[in-house]
Amino acid sequence: MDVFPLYMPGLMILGTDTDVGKTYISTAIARQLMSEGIATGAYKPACSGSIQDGDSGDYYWNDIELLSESINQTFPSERICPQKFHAPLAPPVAARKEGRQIDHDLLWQGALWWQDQVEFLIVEGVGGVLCPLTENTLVVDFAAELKFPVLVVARAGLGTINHSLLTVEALQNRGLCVAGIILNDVDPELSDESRSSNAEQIQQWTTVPVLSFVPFEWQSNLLHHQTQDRIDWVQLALHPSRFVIKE
Ligand SMILES: Nc1ncnc2c1ncn2[C@@H]1O[C@H](COP(=O)(O)OP(=O)(O)OP(=O)(O)O)[C@@H](O)[C@H]1O
Ligand SMILES: C[C@H](N)[C@H](N)CCCCCC(=O)O
Ligand SMILES: [Mg+2]
Repeated sequence: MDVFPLYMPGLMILGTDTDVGKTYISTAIARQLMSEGIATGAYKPACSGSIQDGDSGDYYWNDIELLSESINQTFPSERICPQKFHAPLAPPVAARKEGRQIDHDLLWQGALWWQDQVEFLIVEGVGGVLCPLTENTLVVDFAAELKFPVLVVARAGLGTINHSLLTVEALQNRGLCVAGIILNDVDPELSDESRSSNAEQIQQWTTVPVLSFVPFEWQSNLLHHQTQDRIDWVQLALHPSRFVIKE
């Protein structure tokens, strides 16, 4: 299948790991864009790990619910994520447990559908950047097909310098444009004194900007780490190089 990048602006939200806050950050960005009057779509190529509702017995996927809410539930959940699986495992492994396989073409077609629907598309990855997405491709391979600038979400705290730099290197090695790193204070239990120097330390080793430090339970627009200004996501997606830290 020929693959062409979408002709619309967007950001790919990737993580240094699972549970680092990709959905939390994706939904914060989507809410900001919607409040700025920008018709925004949200897409997750595949989602694994369902939750069963105690009353109805129905299954739901938290990421899909949250992404949908963030864009005011304007689109059917199948458009937000066309491929979902029950087991909390990497998608191809979860699919196999159900006797299914990830449909590689549908990953791309699901993204393509958004093109005429919205002005800006947020795409959330799955797990970390080297998480398997199909039987023979990784999340980073899908990101390389999509060619959206990437935002890396990293857990604030000890270990994040290494995780952030590894992730940036893996993305850049595949020719991807990394627009920024978001440090997310995902869990106060993990709080340690490194958090106050994480941004500065990461910045010593990469020209990719640490765009924001997101405090625990932060509910508002993400603020620029240094200026405390609100971040212009459309400008970042269109001109990521303007945000790069000059050496
Ligand atoms: N800044 C924050 N403050 C408080 N809770 C947070 C914050 N960021 C994330 N969380 C919580 O941490 C958990 C993991 O976040 P989230 O689901 O966004 O991770 P993820 O990277 O999208 O995971 P997955 O790989 O499953 O998609 C969620 O319960 C979320 O509500
Ligand atoms: C279930 C979880 N929340 C995600 N949806 C899937 C994360 C898969 C990670 C696989 C891995 O890198 O080991
Ligand atoms: Mg998520």
